[in-house]
Amino acid sequence: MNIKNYINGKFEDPIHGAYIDNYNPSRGEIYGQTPNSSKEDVEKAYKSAAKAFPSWSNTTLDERSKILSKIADLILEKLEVLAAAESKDNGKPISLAKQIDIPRAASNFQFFANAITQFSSESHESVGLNAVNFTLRQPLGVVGCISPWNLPLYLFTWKIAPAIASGNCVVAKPSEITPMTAYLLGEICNEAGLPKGILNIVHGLGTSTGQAIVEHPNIKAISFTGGTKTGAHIARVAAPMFKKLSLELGGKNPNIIFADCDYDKMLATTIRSSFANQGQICLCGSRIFVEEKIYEKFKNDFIKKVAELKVGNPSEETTNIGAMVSKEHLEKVKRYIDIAEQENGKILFGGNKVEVRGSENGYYLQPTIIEVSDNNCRLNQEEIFGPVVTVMSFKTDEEVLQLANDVKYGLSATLWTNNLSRTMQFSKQLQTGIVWVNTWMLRDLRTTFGGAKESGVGREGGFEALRFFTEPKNICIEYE
Ligand SMILES: NC(=O)C1=CN([C@@H]2O[C@H](COP(=O)(O)OP(=O)(O)OC[C@H]3O[C@@H](n4cnc5c(N)ncnc54)[C@H](O)[C@@H]3O)[C@@H](O)[C@H]2O)C=CC1
Ligand SMILES: O=C(O)/C=C/C=C(\O)C(=O)O
Repeated sequence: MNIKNYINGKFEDPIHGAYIDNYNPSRGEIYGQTPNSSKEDVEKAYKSAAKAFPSWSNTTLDERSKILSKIADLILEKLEVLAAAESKDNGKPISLAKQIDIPRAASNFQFFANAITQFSSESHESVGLNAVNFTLRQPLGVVGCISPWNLPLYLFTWKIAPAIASGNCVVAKPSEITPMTAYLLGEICNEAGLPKGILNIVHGLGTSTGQAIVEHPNIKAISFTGGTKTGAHIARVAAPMFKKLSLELGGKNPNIIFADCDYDKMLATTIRSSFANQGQICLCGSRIFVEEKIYEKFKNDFIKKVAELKVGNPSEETTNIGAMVSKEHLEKVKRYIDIAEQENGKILFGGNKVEVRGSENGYYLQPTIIEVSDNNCRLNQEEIFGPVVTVMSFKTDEEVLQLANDVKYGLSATLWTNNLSRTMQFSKQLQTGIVWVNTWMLRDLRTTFGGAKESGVGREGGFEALRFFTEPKNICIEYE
């Protein structure tokens, strides 16, 4: 199936007719073509958005909210089709696409449909000065949303929904590796009655299409999720233009396990936090630190459970681990596994590619557990972004806190303990944007979401996202 750009409510070929191949990773086959849009396509999308802005920014909150809710309803109505498309495009298990990715895309629209009707700005009475100040929160204009391949529709809509709810018009680019559900979203927006030009979707490579969005002089803000290296590049291009930036980048998240935790819940959750979506979630707990007292037991139980995971074709409901997103990414992750030996790492489970019957050319990898003894190894310092975790033991609270923080990333941390005092100490001292205690990836969309250190700049989620997509203007009135 060939994909087109979505500009001004219409589906269009790219101006220069350039396309790139779209792969089905579960079979290692090309199954369609995606536009590789040029600067001229981005300009066309920008003009369409700029034309729509005066009317959309003056549309009542009630009307905007109704349209966003309608988009949410249609996503849920088409859940089966969208989930199948996501699974085929990305390689993720169909069960995950049905239970997590597509419902969350609908929730993103429904959440911001509601949130915009509750969003308010501040006022300050300047007592004794006969003056009152109030803050207007106005939409920025045309904004850019650039998303990655790991949670395609989930993260694309996480940006677009707050951007349009707050009255902006959007030029958006999904990852060129997983463009399909973004393409289908264009059809849904038309069906929901979203006026033309409010959302424009241009497909293509990051270095051409993405770069043209970031460089565009009149695109006022960029909301980006992806790799830290790309985020740093975007910051270098956008900062001298004084664009607003929200950068949600990589992670190397610690999963800290104390002996006093609820062991069975911890074990089941650790399987998910290690290997969900083939480990291709920036929040995965890729560095597992286990208190020495339960280290041997944990290793044995963890290996046993991981061995039960079924690596298989993502279209099968019983598959736990689907295909890696691309051949290049599979090779990158495999290279990390291969350096284990040089780093005195011991592969406790996995480590190999998997040949799935009937899909022999697909990009499959075993879930992999590597025991390490030094947190300074590359396996513990670099984002692998695959089904690979390291395990290491610790003795004291102080030791593991130091290990957890001794990394350039600071996205999330998971802590397993039933000790309240420890919970509070770690919550305060972990250098991350998110701390989960006795759970993982429990998401309340009102909460702030984002990372510290090299995991990003800014926060998404709830009113933070609406603040990002609006410019505050203070009005000061003096009266007699
Ligand atoms: N934090 C996260 O959630 C993610 C982290 N990653 C990490 O990044 C590594 C590289 O993966 P990639 O797919 O190459 O991610 P990437 O960061 O290059 O891609 C993310 C998005 O940015 C776009 N992009 C790339 N270069 C751009 C540029 N110069 N200007 C504007 N947009 C640009 C891409 O087309 C895509 O839409 C992965 O191995 C993984 O470690 C990848 C995806 C998501
Ligand atoms: O907002 C969420 O629930 C999850 C976000 C996950 C990412 O940003 C990621 O994996 O890239």
